[in-house]
Amino acid sequence: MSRDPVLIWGAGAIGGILGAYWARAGVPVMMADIDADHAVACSTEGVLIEGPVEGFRQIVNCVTPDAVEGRYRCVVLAVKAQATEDAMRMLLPHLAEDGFVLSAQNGLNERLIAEMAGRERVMGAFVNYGSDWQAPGRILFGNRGAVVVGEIDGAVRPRTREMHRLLQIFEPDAVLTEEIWSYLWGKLGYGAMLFATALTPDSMSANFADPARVPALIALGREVMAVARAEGVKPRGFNGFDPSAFAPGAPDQAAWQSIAALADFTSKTAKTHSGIWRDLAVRRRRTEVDPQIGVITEIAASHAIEVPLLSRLVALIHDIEEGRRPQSAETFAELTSVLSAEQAS
Ligand SMILES: NC(=O)C1=CN([C@@H]2O[C@H](COP(=O)(O)OP(=O)(O)OC[C@H]3O[C@@H](n4cnc5c(N)ncnc54)[C@H](OP(=O)(O)O)[C@@H]3O)[C@@H](O)[C@H]2O)C=CC1
Ligand SMILES: CC(C)(CO)C(=O)C(=O)O
Repeated sequence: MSRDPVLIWGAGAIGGILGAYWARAGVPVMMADIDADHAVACSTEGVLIEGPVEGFRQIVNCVTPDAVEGRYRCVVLAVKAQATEDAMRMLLPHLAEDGFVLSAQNGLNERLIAEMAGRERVMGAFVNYGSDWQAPGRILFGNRGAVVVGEIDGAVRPRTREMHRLLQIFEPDAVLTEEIWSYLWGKLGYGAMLFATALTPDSMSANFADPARVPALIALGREVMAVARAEGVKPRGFNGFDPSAFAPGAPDQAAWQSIAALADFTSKTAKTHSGIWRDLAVRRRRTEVDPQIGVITEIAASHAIEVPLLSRLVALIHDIEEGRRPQSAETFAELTSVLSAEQAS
């Protein structure tokens, strides 16, 4: 195991948990976060991990980005997707020439990181554990979930194995893959559904369990899988999400079964609502909808694929962000009405 220090950029729900587990295991960790109160709390009182998975407090060095010193070989990026560009600009001076940035994010951020740092200086990861930043120094660990790491070119290098071993400290079942894009696109399919659940005040599980909402959730899964296929990617499944159930020609029954499995998976977490819901209802800030879902609509357009539900979903999330609509069953029904209009035509 390499004992090179790890720099975690973004010490919130995802980064803060990794930092706490690694620091507790004796891995040298430095974290950088723009929330100065959070940085002070992590370094002094420690990060408090709460919830059903495990509870502990761990001091982890954390500073604001302007106070980061030196260069690191291993940087884990864990900011929301829309902060990726800013964060990359801040962290690049601290990335060693032979170093890499591992994206522990939702979306296709690896593409932007590769543009900014060089293709050989990015590593992909897919994370599906559930956590919420609650207050400076306090993070809820709601549930375990899939953790996967892999190079964007599919190769397995010594550094890939090193990161896999590091991730196993946190998640013993962490997977090393040659197909990281397959997992990232799988998460985009599930992610589109999670955005739809955030149109309402209800929990993820209640949304997945509502038969009136299932057809729209299935249609979103199908749209994303069609775009992935056009990109030449065969998405991989995880934690109840079965991409083959949303593939062209797959029977409705398979899709309903996968949605039922997602209702079950999301019913067993202390993180009842998605990060998207939390951004809208609790943090009152913009979501990752443009870099995560908007980007799929752009890729779809480049293949001349129509994605009416994804496009409407982006617009509805913007409506909520800008105060034009509430999170409500009626807002979700707007999404379903696109499907009804399609079926009528
Ligand atoms: N939370 C979860 O359960 C899961 C999240 N993900 C994904 O992981 C990624 C990270 O999400 P999550 O951890 O939930 O987000 P959080 O908002 O909890 O954490 C991100 C942290 O980064 C800080 N930050 C923002 N901009 C910068 C910057 N330029 N430099 C340094 N720090 C910065 C944020 O501060 P501030 O809040 O003040 O902006 C925040 O403290 C997202 O892509 C998300 O979709 C994936 C699976 C599960
Ligand atoms: C729901 C979760 C944790 C995936 O399981 C997620 O990715 C989110 O909150 O956006």
